[in-house]
Amino acid sequence: MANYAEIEREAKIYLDECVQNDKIDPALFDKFGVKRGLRDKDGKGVLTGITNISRIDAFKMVDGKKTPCEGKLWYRGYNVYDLIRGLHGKRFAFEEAAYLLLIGDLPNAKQLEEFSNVLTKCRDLPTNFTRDVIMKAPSKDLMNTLTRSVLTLASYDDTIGDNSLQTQLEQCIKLISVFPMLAVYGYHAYNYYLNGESMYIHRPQPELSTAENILQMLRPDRSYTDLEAHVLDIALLLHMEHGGGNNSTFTTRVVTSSGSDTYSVMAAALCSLKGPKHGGANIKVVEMVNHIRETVHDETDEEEVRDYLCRILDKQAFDHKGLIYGMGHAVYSLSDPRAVVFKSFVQQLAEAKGRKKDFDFYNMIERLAPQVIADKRHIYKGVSTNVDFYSGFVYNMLDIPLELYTPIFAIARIVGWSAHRIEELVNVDKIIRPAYESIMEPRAYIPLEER
Ligand SMILES: CC(=O)SCCNC(=O)CCNC(=O)[C@H](O)C(C)(C)COP(=O)(O)OP(=O)(O)OC[C@H]1O[C@@H](n2cnc3c(N)ncnc32)[C@H](O)[C@@H]1OP(=O)(O)O
Ligand SMILES: O=C([O-])CC(=O)C(=O)O
Repeated sequence: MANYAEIEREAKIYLDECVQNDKIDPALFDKFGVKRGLRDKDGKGVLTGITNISRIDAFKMVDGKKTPCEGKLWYRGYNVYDLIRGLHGKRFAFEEAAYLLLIGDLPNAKQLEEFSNVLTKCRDLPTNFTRDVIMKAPSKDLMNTLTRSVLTLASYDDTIGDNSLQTQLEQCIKLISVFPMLAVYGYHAYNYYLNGESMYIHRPQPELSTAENILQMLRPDRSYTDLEAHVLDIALLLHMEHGGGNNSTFTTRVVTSSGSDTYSVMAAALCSLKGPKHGGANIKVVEMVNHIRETVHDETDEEEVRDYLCRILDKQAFDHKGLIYGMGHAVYSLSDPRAVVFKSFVQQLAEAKGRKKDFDFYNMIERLAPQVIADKRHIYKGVSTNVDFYSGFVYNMLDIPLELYTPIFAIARIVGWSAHRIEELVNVDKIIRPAYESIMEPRAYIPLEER
């Protein structure tokens, strides 16, 4: 291992120079009409594509005026609330919603059975892949482990050079099927080598749904309750898809447009999703909430908790980034419909598991944080809890380890990424290449001895 301490001093000098040379006057963004984060000042995203996969509603027209409204999420024309209600708490959602998003329509009973069978058959890793790839160099960062596994799977795929659309679809389906194994086995490797816990690898069971398989592969005795499996299944449904503009799906479309292969595209999407402003927020929320509870003197004292939230926003506390995780959204205004569903589970689960005190604390943060953010930031559309706020608490009550929260998001979102990859390939054969205004001035070359 290199002695990196030796480069620390040099790196400090490089950094000071980099920052000085890279700084761009914020006024230039206005001057050139560049939209920071590809968003207007009022938060509306720059139009970069067309999709028929999903829709997000966050505003409605009232007397000809665009007005914030409760959020709605639609998959292929169906409201996600209706998709959940239609299950009647009996069927599992993942397989049906995956068919809907990927193929474009709700499956009938026969189509659903066939599609579930396809997923089951594909739920298989190459010989010794777990031993030779997943168990090697284990890490607490399971998103990195997952990304590495996805990229390595490409070397085992004989169809990698075939760029027909059917092959791309097959590769997407295979990856959707094996993501739970890659994530859960990655966790076991980490838990064994780095936490000193016991190692066990349970194979997926063909008769079980994706959600049930995650739980049985994760637990030493393979056991889970019906409630746990259905809650996890709905969590997967809620995370599957969120339009073309979210950071990881846009990444999917950008990398797809360069002609790259399915494995590389999904690896890129994973790298985007893990960011703490995106899917990685679910881990951050739990860490932040635990940190606040450990730091304040009295967690029931609203004023003390409010002050602490202010300190987080002022970059004086927690990770010093100035963000209250699980709050706010690039699109939603008054509410994120998925957070609403999560909250209803949390309440049920917290009562069943005797976690009322924890629930009350989350509730307090949910109430206080939007006020504090609105006071300290320029929020034009309202700020509310997002999908990541309660998801970690739910996973915690399902005894899912913290390190797996973002990988579980990925297990769901790869369905949306796949649908967008196929939609991009079917419709647009054009490399995505936006413009950057250059403020660089040409300079006369200076020979080394004269610098
Ligand atoms: C699955 C998902 O990806 S859901 C999102 C998960 N991410 C998080 O929970 C992290 C916390 N939240 C955030 O960082 C933001 O709300 C984001 C990244 C989700 C959206 O950010 P934006 O699109 O910039 O939101 P919006 O335009 O409403 O924000 C307005 C201002 O409020 C700030 N703001 C928004 N939410 C928060 C927050 N939770 N904490 C602190 N400041 C916030 C923004 O940084 C922005 O400040 P700026 O004008 O100085 O840049
Ligand atoms: O849409 C976004 O910007 C973030 C996202 O992926 C989600 O909320 O699921």
